[in-house]
Amino acid sequence: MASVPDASKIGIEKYPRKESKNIQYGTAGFRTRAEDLDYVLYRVGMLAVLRSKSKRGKLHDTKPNLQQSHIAGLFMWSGSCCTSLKGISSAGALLTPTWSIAVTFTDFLVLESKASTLIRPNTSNVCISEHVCSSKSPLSERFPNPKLHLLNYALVVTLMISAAKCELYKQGAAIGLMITASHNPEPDNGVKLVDPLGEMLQQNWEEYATRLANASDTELESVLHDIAEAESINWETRALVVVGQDTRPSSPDLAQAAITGVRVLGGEVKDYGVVTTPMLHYFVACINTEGVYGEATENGYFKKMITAFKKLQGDKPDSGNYVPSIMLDGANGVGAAKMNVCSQHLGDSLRVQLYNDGTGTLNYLCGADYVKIQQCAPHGVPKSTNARCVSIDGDADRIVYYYIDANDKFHLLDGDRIATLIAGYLMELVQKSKLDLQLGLVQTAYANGSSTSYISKTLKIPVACVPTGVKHLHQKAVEYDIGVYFEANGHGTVVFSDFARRRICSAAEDSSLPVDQLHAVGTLAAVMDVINQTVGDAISDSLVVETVLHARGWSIQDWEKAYTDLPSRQLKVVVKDRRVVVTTDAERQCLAPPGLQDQINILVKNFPNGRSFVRPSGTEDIVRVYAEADTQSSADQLAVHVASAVHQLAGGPFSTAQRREIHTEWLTQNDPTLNQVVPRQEPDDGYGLLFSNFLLEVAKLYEP
Ligand SMILES: CC(=O)N[C@H]1[C@@H](OP(=O)(O)O)O[C@H](CO)[C@@H](O)[C@@H]1O
Repeated sequence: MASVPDASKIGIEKYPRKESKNIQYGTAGFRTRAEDLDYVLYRVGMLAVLRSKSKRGKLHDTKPNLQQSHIAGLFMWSGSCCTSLKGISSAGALLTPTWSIAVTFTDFLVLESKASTLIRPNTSNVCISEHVCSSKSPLSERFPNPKLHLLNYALVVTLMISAAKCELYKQGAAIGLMITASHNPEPDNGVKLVDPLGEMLQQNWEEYATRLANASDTELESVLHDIAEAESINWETRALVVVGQDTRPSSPDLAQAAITGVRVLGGEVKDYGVVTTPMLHYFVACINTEGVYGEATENGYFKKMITAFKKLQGDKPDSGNYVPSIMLDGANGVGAAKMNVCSQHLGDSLRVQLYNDGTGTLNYLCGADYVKIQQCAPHGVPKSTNARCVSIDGDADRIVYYYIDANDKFHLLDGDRIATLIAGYLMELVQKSKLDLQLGLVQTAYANGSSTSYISKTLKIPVACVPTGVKHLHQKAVEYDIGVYFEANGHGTVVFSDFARRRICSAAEDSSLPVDQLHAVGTLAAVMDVINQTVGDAISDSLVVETVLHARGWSIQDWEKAYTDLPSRQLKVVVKDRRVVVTTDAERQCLAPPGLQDQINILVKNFPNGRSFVRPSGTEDIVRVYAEADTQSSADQLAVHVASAVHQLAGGPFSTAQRREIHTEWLTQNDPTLNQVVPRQEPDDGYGLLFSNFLLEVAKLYEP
């Protein structure tokens, strides 16, 4: 039985709160320096238990796009002293775990009901198909011909169902707990919770997480009680927390803190060890659907997507300009290790040359975030002209492609490109399949303007813009029958509604359809299995991209021809309090501080195709600036001017003396005659790209 006072006592003894500074559960959970996190992990472990207890362990009626499983029959058998019934699934297999009911001579007494199964019994889909064994049982003596006593059997069924339901309500849903700081530097770490179907944590629970993490040691007990009361937690409900961690050196100790937190509140732990973030999301969905979404093992994860991938490749991995070979930058993270396993399964269907395989420093000068923000190739990957290169991030939930042309020019194919490639392909399949399914694409304000016009004007696919953060994209995407969503940084996936899934699967079995149509629905069905619908997944996304390129016979250069990106620049600005920046219209307009949006509007007019917006980051203590324009130089200048406006109007903390110092640094680092931003690696002082990009340019503006 859970004991909140014990939990609080252990917390004070083993995991006392260290940080006086408050932390916030942001777009990707908690993230900060690893040494400040153990008490947070302990508390998040406890929160995961409450979350599990708050969710009933039956999910088929809450997740429309996952298959519904049901009992198709009941199997009755007789032993020497009792007769039992077992559920039979629609596939004809005995259900595991099974509900067993022993029936005694005198009455129908439920002796055992193991309904830890998440399958929802429903009298309308239960039918009795009894089988009485030859050995004599008290029941068969009393009712020699069971068929004559259907009423009695109906009673057994009713008892069994109610017992099962009773048990069912005692089982909470599995909740995921992932320890990672994704693309952050190696000394950082973080944690996020995963909701029952692999989706991001529900909003009000993010607030609980923040409150719990920031409670003083003495407040811990009352905060836990408050959450339990607000969510009407039944302490009898069994909780299951599924734990995963990335390869950071700090992760094992933090995992231990989280596991202690789970156990202290009486939760069960399923520890998957080192896994990618998307794998953990997938496992959670598999467990909560009792395997309907897939098998909750690493092998099951790879088997599902690679079997479908190979089916789509057919027996010819080469196709037109497409060559089944990629160079992969694994960011020295968990994705590298898992991609290694994946490539063994893939064999010749896709040859993967792995770099930044984990022997170097995590995310250092490599990985999807570095490549996207710095707009250059990662270190550690040899230059190979026109080769198709892939960069994933530290926990393998983001992916970008790139290549270097014969003139040594770097070309980036980011999340916008991946989204348009996949959406265009799916749209074509939907049209060929003649299924009446609505497809939509979801982006954020960071999407390149060219991609948005290509989607709406050329592909003619509806496109929506939502605030930054995968949960916003996912929420919008599920409004479509097929929703494709990607952040420009390469985090995204595709979700199929239950309606779409059922239409596709039933059409795929309809042999009366014309060959072309049947081929299109069969392809759609296989593509669904390559996709990890729970969350953006670099490994799964790479296989989807490869599938489309193979189907089209395209090289990476062919893919790039679809449209031309507008040059863009992202900068970070440190201000005293980033919350002074308030935005609206999916973060594209700034409401506060007063005058900032007016300044942006004036600045943007000076640059052809200019667009710029600012927003407070959800993961770092900074304000982000985005700018795009017709040339790289214009985009850089616009970004710097807007960043300068943010610095002035939103409380940039630097004095004239500091700016002078920075200016001197800038002069020593850059050729002042060049009107361009020279990216440098993040220094250790925590200001990150601020120094490498923005402040050096601002210093130039403030020249003494
Ligand atoms: C511009 C940018 O890339 N922002 C990222 C970043 O969020 P911020 O709120 O911008 O710090 O981290 C998020 C979590 O990984 C990701 O969802 C988002 O896209």
